[in-house]
Amino acid sequence: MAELSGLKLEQRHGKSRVRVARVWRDRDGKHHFVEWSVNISLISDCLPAYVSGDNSDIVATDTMKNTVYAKAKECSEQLSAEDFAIVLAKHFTSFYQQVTAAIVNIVEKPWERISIKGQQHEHGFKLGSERHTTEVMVDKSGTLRLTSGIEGLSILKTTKSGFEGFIRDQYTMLPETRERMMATEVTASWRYSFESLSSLPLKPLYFTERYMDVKEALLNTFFGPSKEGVYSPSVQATLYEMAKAVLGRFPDISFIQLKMPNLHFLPVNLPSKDKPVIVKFADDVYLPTDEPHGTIQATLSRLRSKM
Ligand SMILES: O=c1[nH]c(=O)c2[nH]c(=O)[nH]c2[nH]1
Repeated sequence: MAELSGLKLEQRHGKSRVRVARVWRDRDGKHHFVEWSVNISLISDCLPAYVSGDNSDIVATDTMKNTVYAKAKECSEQLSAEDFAIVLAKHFTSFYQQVTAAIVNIVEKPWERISIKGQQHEHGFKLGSERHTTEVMVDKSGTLRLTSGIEGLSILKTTKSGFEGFIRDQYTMLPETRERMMATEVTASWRYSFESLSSLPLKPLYFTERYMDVKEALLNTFFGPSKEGVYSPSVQATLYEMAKAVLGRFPDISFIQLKMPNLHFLPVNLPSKDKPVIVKFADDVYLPTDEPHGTIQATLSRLRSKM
């Protein structure tokens, strides 16, 4: 931030949607593959560029883009999106005197190794659905803010969901029920409690593993055991249980935000003039709709960090 004769300027500049894919080949012939879309945003001392057209303190956004490919090349071992974001952020804040902080976001495309006749393929992948995301902020002193997340996790259960006891007034038409469909598209983001570069875990692919484990904790809580499931009295209650499961299982996560739209499946009833009814809803025929849909979101954090 800079004061300019009674005016205040806050600025950052960067490059968005830098797409990079990287293959790592094991000695035994197995290939590992990732595809990332990288966003970089630099906070830097480059005021003259704004106020007098002097670009001498500017890191060109084209240079930022090229850095993504140069660093991808340098990473000779497979690494998580989080670790790649940290590599980039560390580079920008340490290499350029002008850069005071770097924010790097990555969205990983969900390429999954394919299995052919039950056997994992050495170099074949197919696109899955939900995406792994991360955002890293690093400043010159090595202070870190690390967030990871999931986007587009579409899940549905055909029973063990209800909604009762809500406020009723002259505008309330919704019947109470203990039997309905429950469907949502989860967006999650969670903050790790590592607050400096020097406190990061050294284990390779630590954050890739965590991502898989958090996803599993979210899914297990939403669905419950395979046979009997688990009853949900509302999206709100299920969201809270899911967030609690993540904080309960992972002490290095300090807070989690969940966004869980309520995607409705409306019961279909078709009345008839002659017969009593053409279609009488019996928990079987639905009209799926996401317009409009309920929006339910919450953030759960620890009052005191466990770390
Ligand atoms: O789980 C739900 N939460 C709500 O807040 C809500 N509101 C609504 O109309 N249906 C539902 N379902």
